Amino acid sequence: MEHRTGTMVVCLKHVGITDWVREVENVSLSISQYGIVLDAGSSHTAVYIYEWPAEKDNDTGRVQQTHSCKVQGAGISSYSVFPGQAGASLKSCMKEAESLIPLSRHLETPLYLGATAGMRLLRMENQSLSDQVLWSVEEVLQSSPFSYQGARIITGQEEGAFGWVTVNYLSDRLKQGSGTTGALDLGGASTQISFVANQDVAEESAENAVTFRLYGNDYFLYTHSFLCYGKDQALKLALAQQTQSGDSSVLDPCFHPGYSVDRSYFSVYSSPCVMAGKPLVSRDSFTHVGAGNASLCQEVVRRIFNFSSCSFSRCSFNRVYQPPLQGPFGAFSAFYFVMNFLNLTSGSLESSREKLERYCSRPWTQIKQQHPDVKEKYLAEYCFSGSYILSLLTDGYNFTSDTWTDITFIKKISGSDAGWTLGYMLNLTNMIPAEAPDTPPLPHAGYVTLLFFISLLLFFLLFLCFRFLWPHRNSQTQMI
Ligand SMILES: Nc1ccn([C@@H]2O[C@H](COP(=O)(O)OP(=O)(O)OP(=O)(O)O)[C@@H](O)[C@H]2O)c(=O)n1
Ligand SMILES: [Ca+2]
Repeated sequence: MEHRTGTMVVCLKHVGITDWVREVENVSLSISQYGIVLDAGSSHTAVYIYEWPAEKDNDTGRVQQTHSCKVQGAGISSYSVFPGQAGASLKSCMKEAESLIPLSRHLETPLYLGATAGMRLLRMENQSLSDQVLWSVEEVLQSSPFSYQGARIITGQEEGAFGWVTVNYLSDRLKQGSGTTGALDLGGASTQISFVANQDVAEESAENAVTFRLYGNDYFLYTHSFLCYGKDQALKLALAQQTQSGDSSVLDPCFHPGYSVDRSYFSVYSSPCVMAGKPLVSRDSFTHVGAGNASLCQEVVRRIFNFSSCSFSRCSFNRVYQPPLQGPFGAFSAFYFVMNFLNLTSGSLESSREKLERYCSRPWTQIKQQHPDVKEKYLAEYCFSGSYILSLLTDGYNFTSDTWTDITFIKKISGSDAGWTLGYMLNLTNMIPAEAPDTPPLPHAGYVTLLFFISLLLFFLLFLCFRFLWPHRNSQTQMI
């Protein structure tokens, strides 16, 4: 009996306390896992570090962005003159990543680089130069201590679709299988629109259709990336429209009154986006003069879109198919930078137009005085950028006064930047399962509590055993 009781105690120890100890150990040992994605955009490169709990069940750990580093200087496509130097530009952010991620995790931290529209344009202009730039960044990333998984130019379709995955993953809409949010991304050289539409997208325009099966739900996505319609390239398109006559100066309604800058024709016409030829004039430059009129600016901007024909049931612009919009939408990157600066992230479409009208008409000297800390290049362009965004969303994508409020301008969701990088990594690391994971009947904490009470109950039962069996044995001995 004593022996059996003893075994029970051992057994009890095994089920209760040891497991508890193991639980505590697990919690303290639950080191994080990390992943790094470099977003090599047209205007700049950013390094994102993601972190998630290293549990067996990956799915329970929400992946979060814990750090971002902005690479000094312009995007990697700007190194086309000295392609070998593109890699060196990444070094300081990569060193930062080395110091932030625990040494013991370096070898198993996947590292990816995805390049977007700037590199797509460079590849169109000169494939060999774009290859050299990629080799240069590859060399630096390969020599890092992380698990390098490749550097490539991602497609516009991937850029749009993974932006959509990021936004919906971060707002926890995928697991719930509830409604989703569309994604609007505005970069320097391209812009993307992605939203759940019905299945006929694939029938009407296969190149705009992406299907995902995530957590047991099927999603039929419409996505399109407009190369050359990022805000920097759109400005070149607008300037090319206005400099066709080859005059020595251009009065531009998209810039503030009093703004006057000499620009080279080359800077406007060197991009493969600018189809119109450089005017045949002997002069190399023109004076870019601001006139500050947002409604006239919108007319200028409208001319960079082609609305003339559509071979589908409906189009956005440039003969691109677009099904009816299905909101809500999250608009990020330059959509956010610009609208946030202009204080246009809330309110009706009409009030945004009025505010922008007032903003554009203000003298350039006054604007500069009011924002001494803002980079002058950004500052000079906000009137154009605001007008371009309003035109792209309404004339281009067909948002109306009624659907305008379906758009939320966002930078981050739960601390992570909205953008394609997180969705790209989740996909490549297979972190989102196609099927819904078996959900345990109790959450983790529930099991710990249950164990605690079972242990308590067993202790109590043992206590009772001792109490009632012990005197009984004694009395038997006495009888013998
Ligand atoms: N505070 C800021 C930061 C950036 N920008 C501008 O916003 C645009 C887009 O920035 P970003 O989304 O970072 O573009 P990229 O990713 O570099 O470009 P792409 O996606 O087209 O490759 C650029 O013109 C940049 O100059 C801005 O106006 N204000
Ligand atoms: Ca981008």
